[in-house]
Amino acid sequence: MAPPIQFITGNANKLREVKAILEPQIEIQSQSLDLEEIQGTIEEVAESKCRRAADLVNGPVLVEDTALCFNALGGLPGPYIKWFLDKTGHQGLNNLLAAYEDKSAEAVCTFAYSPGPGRDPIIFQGRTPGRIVPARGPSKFGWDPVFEFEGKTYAEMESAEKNKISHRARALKKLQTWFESQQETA
Ligand SMILES: O=c1[nH]c(=O)c2ncn([C@@H]3O[C@H](COP(=O)(O)OP(=O)(O)OP(=O)(O)O)[C@@H](O)[C@H]3O)c2[nH]1
Ligand SMILES: [Mg+2]
Repeated sequence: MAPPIQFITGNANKLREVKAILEPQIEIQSQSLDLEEIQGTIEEVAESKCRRAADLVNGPVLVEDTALCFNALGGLPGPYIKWFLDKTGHQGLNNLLAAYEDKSAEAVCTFAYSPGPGRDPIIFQGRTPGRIVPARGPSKFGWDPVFEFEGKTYAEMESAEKNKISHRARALKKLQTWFESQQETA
């Protein structure tokens, strides 16, 4: 049996999805720490969060950072989506693309795992392509109502359906494969 993983997040929706996808194979324990999020690429943000978390926890940690990248805007808002969503809402995200024909976007989930303080984080990334649309479906989680994948917004999907194709599920598949290979060599 694999040892439990400490997942550091302040976001209950993320935690629920991570548990739904990984358990029972991998047990998830969680802590909420307010980790500074630097400016930089998606990978740099996740890596720096992970190093800080490993120092604070003084042990192995998993962190995650989510980005929503609009292709017409060269990948922005990217890792800054949280602040764009907070300040402009679902309609505002649509308005950002009003001047462009291209409404395509990519949801990007980046997990970073560190075995402990001072150890280099390992990155696992999953990407799901989609489109930004006027909000449809229940507003339970962030920008789920405005991100459409193959005709349905994330918010219109049952959680099991989203958890099969989401950016988070794709990243966790890579993480799971890596953890399994570590167990075999241990
Ligand atoms: O509709 C959504 N479907 C998703 O699947 C999803 N995953 C993340 N988010 C939102 O995108 C921003 C990422 O920012 P973020 O990665 O820094 O997260 P966070 O600050 O909430 O938590 P954490 O950093 O403590 O883990 C935050 O606004 C999250 O609510 C999502 N919204
Ligand atoms: Mg955050």
